[in-house]
Amino acid sequence: MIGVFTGAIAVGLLGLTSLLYTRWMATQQRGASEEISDKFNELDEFKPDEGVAEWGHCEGDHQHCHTEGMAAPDRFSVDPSTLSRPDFWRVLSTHFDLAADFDKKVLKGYVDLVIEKQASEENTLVLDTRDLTIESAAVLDGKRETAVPFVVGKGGDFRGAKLKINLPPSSSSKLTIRIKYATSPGSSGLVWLRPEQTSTKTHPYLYSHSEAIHGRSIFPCQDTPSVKSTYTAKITVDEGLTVLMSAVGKGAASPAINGQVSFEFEQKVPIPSYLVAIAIGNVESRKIGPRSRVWAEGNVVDRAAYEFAETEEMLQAAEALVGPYVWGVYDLLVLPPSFPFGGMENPCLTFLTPTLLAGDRSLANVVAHEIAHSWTGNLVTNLNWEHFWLNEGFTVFLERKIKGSMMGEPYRQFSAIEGWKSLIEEVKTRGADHPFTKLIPDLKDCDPDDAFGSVPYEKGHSFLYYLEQLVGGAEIFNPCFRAWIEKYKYSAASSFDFQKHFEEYFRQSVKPEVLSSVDWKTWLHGTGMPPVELKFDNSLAQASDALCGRWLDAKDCSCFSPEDIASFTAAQMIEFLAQLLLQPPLPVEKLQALDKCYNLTASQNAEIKFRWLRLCLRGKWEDMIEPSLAFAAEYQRMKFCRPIFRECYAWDKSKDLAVETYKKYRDTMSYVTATMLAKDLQLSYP
Ligand SMILES: CC/C=C\C/C=C\C[C@@H](O)/C=C/C=C/C=C\[C@@H](O)CCCC(=O)O
Ligand SMILES: [Zn+2]
Repeated sequence: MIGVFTGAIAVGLLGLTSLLYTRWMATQQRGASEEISDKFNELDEFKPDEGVAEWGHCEGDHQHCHTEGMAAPDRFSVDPSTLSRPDFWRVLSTHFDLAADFDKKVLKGYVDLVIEKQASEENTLVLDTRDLTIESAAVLDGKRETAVPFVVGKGGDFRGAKLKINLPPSSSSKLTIRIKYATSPGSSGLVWLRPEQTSTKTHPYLYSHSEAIHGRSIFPCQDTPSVKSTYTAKITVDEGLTVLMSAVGKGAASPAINGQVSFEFEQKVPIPSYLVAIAIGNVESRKIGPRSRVWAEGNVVDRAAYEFAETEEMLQAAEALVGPYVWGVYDLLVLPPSFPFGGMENPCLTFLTPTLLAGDRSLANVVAHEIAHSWTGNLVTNLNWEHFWLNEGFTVFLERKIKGSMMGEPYRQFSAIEGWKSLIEEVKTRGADHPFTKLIPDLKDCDPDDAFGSVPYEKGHSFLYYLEQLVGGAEIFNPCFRAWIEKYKYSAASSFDFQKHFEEYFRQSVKPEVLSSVDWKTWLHGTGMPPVELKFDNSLAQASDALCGRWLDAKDCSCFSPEDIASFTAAQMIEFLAQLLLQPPLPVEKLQALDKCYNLTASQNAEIKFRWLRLCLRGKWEDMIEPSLAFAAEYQRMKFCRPIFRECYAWDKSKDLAVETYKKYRDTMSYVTATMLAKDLQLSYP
């Protein structure tokens, strides 16, 4: 009896739910009802900064925002760089169906977002966008699309604009939302190149860069590293072009239809939006290992295959240190020279600058860095960009361990010495009390691109190196490092999670007075150089240091010859020049003698060339102004072009040419390069 009675109630409830849903749908299809649109627009008054404050943004020194006690929603929302609300509904997976239009310089199509309810009272999906044109939003039920109202916020700054989608009342905690949209030609995360800007000059080229918060200019998303999701994609392009993504490719292009072909991809490992990447061009590949191919344009790919032949060895060294590589393939893509960074750790497909093609594999440490990101950053991800050092400091630390395990500990130490110098330079350039010299900077109302620099990399590395030495060395510290990855893989973590992990890991095995001697507050929140002066084994640096000393002391330069550097590695040459850069400027006569002896202007090693040109500008050698700006204009890797443009802008003899050169090449630059250089040269852009 009870069974029948219960059944009747169930049928009744089902009927009531479907009646409510139908009535709601009816109001939606007529457009938002007054009552719904009012509630909807309430959110429109929701200013980003107020919103962030409401979510418990950490003020001041972050001490109190230990995430230990935070409920899941708070962990999502403590991110000053997103306008999304993953604490309402959270994206679990994304499917892209996009076509690339090189004439209009847009990606157009749709994304299907599978979303999951987090907060029972919220029926609004809130996403990040930037310069996207949203055509429609709909709930997808099988093939049926039911339009739902949406509104795009005002936007206007680096955070872009909120996209709020009003969801129907639903008993389901999961929905699929289809958003039809198009990017804009000025998308900050996309670089569209004309054929003449590529190496082969036969086809146009597109590449993306999403880190830190440019993913929102490529697709509507929850653009915060605290949200991880899987993705699939179908990308349609003109025949003759190849599409690559930060995912595993699902076979070759489809058969051409009307001159168009499609490529499909799947990323099964949940990733944050900043790791969604795409490249489209006339590229070829060469197999360089059992799980690796290198991709590049046809006239570059063989050089790249030679340069990065050690990739598999690096992968195995990393696995021995931190566990299995979970991403399936590890491919490399060498981009055109406008790519703004040395590398970008896009999963399954590391992006690389062509400035690594030195011809002697001497700059392949960047590949070790990007491989290391497969664990630190891509598996264990910074909770938000204020904890970026958890991505980069940990990765530099692991990169140098990879190098040490392949070449010997002295090489790890030698690399750390170079890193310490770049930290000294960064602190000097920004100023020792600049807030961006903190390991955890406050990014409220701040574009992460502005805060980017060597501090999260090298102060972060230095902190981990200090902790390693404190507890008794690598043998003792390595298991703690690996346990950190095991504990937080596939999720996001904060600096306070790491502090807790470290202290709990060593509570039994390290003396309390040693553990309590760590000045976490100064390391994490102090400005300037680290509170501890680190000592490194400088055996590999001694030859460079000695030669530097000879040049500084020399009264005349007849005692020098090419023999001085006959046994130098590229790394020792880089160290020699870096040492000279730390000294007062050299007179032009000495610079000319240096060039005559060591043929530095003709160097094909970009790291050597970069330091040499800066030495010349520091020494006010006027003949080197044009070659310096030509180098910076051609190789737009910001590590190189920004310091050279800044040096030229600061010197009255070259200031005008620096501005003129920037304006001449600005349209060939990526958005981030053009905006950062504009700030360096006190110009406006865009
Ligand atoms: C405290 C700063 C917080 C967030 C900054 C995050 C991203 C900044 C954005 O500009 C992108 C950075 C991407 C870096 C990619 C690769 C670097 O690891 C290498 C940079 C130096 C090089 O060119 O070698
Ligand atoms: Zn990195």
